[in-house]
Amino acid sequence: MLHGHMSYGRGDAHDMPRSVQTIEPQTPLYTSGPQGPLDSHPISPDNSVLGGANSISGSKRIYPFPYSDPGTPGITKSGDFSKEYGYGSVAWKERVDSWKSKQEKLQMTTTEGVIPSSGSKGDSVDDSGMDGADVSLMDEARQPLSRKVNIASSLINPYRMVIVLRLVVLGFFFRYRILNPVPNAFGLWLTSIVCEIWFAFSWILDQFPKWFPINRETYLDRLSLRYEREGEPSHLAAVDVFVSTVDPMKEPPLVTANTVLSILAVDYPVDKVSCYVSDDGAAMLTFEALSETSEFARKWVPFCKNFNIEPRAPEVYFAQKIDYLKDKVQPNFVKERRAMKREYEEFKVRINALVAKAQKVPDEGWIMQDGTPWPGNNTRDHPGMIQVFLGHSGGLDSDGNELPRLVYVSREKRPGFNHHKKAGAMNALVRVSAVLTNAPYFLNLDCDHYINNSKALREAMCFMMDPTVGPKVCYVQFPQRFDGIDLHDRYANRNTVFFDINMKGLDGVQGPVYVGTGCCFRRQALYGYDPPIQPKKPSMACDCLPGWLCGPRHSKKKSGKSKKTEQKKQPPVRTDSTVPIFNLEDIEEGMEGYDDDKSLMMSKKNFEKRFGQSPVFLASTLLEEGGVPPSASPAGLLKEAIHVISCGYEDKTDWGLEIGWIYGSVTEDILTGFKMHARGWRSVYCMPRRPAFKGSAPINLSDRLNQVLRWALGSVEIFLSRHCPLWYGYGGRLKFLERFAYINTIVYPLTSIPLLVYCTLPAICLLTGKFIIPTISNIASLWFLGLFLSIIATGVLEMRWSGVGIEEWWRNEQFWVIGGVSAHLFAVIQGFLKVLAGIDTNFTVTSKGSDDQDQFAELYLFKWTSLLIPPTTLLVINLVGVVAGISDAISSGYSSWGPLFGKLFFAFWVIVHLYPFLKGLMGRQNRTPTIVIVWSVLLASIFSLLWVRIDPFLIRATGPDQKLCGINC
Ligand SMILES: O=c1ccn([C@@H]2O[C@H](COP(=O)(O)OP(=O)(O)O[C@H]3O[C@H](CO)[C@@H](O)[C@H](O)[C@H]3O)[C@@H](O)[C@H]2O)c(=O)[nH]1
Ligand SMILES: [Mn+2]
Repeated sequence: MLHGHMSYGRGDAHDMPRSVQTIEPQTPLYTSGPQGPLDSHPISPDNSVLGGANSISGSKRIYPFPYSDPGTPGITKSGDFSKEYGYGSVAWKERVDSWKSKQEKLQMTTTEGVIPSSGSKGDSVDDSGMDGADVSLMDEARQPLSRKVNIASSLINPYRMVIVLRLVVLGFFFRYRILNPVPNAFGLWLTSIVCEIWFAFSWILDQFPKWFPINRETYLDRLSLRYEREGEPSHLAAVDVFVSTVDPMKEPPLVTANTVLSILAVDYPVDKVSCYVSDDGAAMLTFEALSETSEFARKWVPFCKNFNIEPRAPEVYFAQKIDYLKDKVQPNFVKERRAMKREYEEFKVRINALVAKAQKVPDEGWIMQDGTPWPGNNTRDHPGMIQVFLGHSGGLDSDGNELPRLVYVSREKRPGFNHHKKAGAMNALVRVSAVLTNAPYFLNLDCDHYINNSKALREAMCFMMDPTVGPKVCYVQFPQRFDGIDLHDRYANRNTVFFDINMKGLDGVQGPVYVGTGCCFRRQALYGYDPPIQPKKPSMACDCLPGWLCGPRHSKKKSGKSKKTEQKKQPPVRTDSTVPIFNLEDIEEGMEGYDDDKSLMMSKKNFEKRFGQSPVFLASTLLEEGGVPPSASPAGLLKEAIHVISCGYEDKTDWGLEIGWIYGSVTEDILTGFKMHARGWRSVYCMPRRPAFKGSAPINLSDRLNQVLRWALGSVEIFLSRHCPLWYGYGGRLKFLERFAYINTIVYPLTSIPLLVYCTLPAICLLTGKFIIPTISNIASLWFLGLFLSIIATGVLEMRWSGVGIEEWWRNEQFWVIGGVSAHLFAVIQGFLKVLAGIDTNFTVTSKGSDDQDQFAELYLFKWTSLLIPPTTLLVINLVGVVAGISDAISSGYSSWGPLFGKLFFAFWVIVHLYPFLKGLMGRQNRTPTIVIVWSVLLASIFSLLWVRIDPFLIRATGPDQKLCGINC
């Protein structure tokens, strides 16, 4: 979008004055991209952006510049620069004028009954220059870009009926259970009932948000008809893609490189795509690998586009074991592919060499190619670094076409600042991208999640750029799909029950939760604005207005209140989420009184309090169609970009509290999405047939448990925060069932406590000879049977409408128990410790293996972690219980087999659920670290002995010497 021939506006050039819309031809934003290998361009300190514009355009590339501010460290005043086009400048007034005139124009068009155009998209289709032949195409282009596909009623209605039935049976079941205590094991009975009530409650939380599942269908051809007309520049909206990476040892550069390559080769106009890589590890390895990647992209991208290959991540593409000649017709394909494969292998060797070199840090720290020390040598104390590769004037690809921009960003790190992990990194990217490219949408990807479907961005735009659906949508979430998972998915890494059942259900309510990756956002939604309120009468002409500007206008009367609510300094236990935290008046104030300096100052102050003190950034937030002002000088922009990633930038602002990625949880994703839903936004779940993105998952037991531990810990953090969905955002626009789902995602770790207790009960019963249920009557056994059957039936019907297979479903059940009694339990403990003792939680990144030799060696990898203790103990005591129970029955004759059966059934239930865990414990060579065995046997035997001796559940009325021992007596 920074290219000369492109105009920013969609449609008429006089929609907005040139100063805002049209980018001056040949404006060089950056002169970037090495023309040759890294060492051919010695770095001189003068290349730093502080050297001024000349030094930038003069040098062949911009090197990461340790930004040393001549004035006050931390906050930088941009001086003259802000006068150029910042807040309060002449350009500012122009922008405000243009905004006003555009608004009037839009209002006119709608009242005249011309096509209501898309919310934030100014105009979607304009009629100028259309002749008769185009009319039918136009009709097609006016069709919606997507469609809701309801699940067939023959599939969904039986499902709903069974749910109701299950609820009824559950009622009777509890009636029976409560009215029939077990006299000689009252404690056991009570404990079990309490657990069962909790399970029922958590089932309800999980079940009801799945009441209205939907599918969606997109029409990419209509999107193209509407926004990409023959002979005209594309009118698709620009998208900034964010990639986060932190540790090149756990997240190999080759993995990140593949992700970046898939982004650069995406099927989207090159000038509308920019890729920002956040390096939280400040690793020179990542930087150099990215530099190599940008060079390789010059050959890779044209290859992908010429031959239309999928996926566009080379590692996966070349590893595919399918007929790669299928539907390929160009005669030179085979030759080119062979050449490309060779090129990729050479690229891989270069990356491997970089990795090998990076294994040992030299004593003097890393030195860049030009001999200057790498600014990130101290990863916890280093300046912000930005490097732009490729893009406009960054050199062309091997076919002579431009490439999308690629930007390396490593935010400043200083001791004594809370960097807020991934959330902090993403907020830094939000600001850098606002300053440099300011696309109205951005896509967030983890470094291992490559684009698997090159049309992914278009899929997202089918929702975002749809005039009716779009304006209300804060993000489009895609399901996470994975490569390299073991055949039977032992630890339920695929998570299909969540991605294919729960998320589809939520899509029918208010939209899927945000899961951290594979999600395309509307920039304005993350800036904390409210969604547009749909007018009751069409004459309100509000559809055409940019959504975020519309919302506040309708809630004008509340705005006085909002100014108080938004003061987050007072504990906002009950924040009224309907109240926009910003409203139009702030902007209007600035407009109406722009001759009145005072009111301008006022609104500027308010704005700065929210977004921080960057005039360029503030100005960018007002360009709801994105883009950067044409007057901006590249040097100034880069300087400002460095400013917005400085440590102190977020001090006393709303970043992480009300805007951007929200801080306070290691599952920043859930919290961030929740915040937007609470404001009334809706999200959309998009599942193209060819998965849009694919990533990797930890397939060995210990890593998987640690990942689940982090997720559960994040939930507990939210539970204990002011954003707890149990109390946050009432009276707002958060739908009831959506809240249910959010409550479910934050209370599930608590289920670990009743689960752990419940799983020990069968063992206790077997060892003591007691049972949680009294001798059962025929009627009563009906309730048990009924409950059991209705559980099975809901499962079966759920699998039928969702297409999830039985194995996946069963793995999910098993892992629910395994994770429940280990990771979730630890998460609850750690979470409460954090609150009570102030022990901070950390983000343990999962390693993304890149070695293709023996994938499944990983599965059998065993790493000791204390998470293994509780499930192992449970397994052992239940196994001991089974043995004890059977031997007891053998010695006491036939009559005891009847009651034993029930107990054995429960013990069996525990053991089969923990079976994958047992397998993982055994490893490949059946070698389990002795420590686990020792601990578990110890705990299990102490435990069994204790229960047998003390037997607290026994009512002692029958005499003290009776039943001292449950085993073999
Ligand atoms: O300080 C940090 C820590 C992590 N990350 C990045 O966060 C991402 C997620 O890390 P990963 O270890 O792969 O976690 P997963 O459990 O696989 O990730 C899921 O869950 C996380 C929340 O716990 C989300 O942040 C992720 O987006 C989501 O894919 C990676 O790209 C990291 O580079 C950072 O940028 N900075
Ligand atoms: Mn991951």
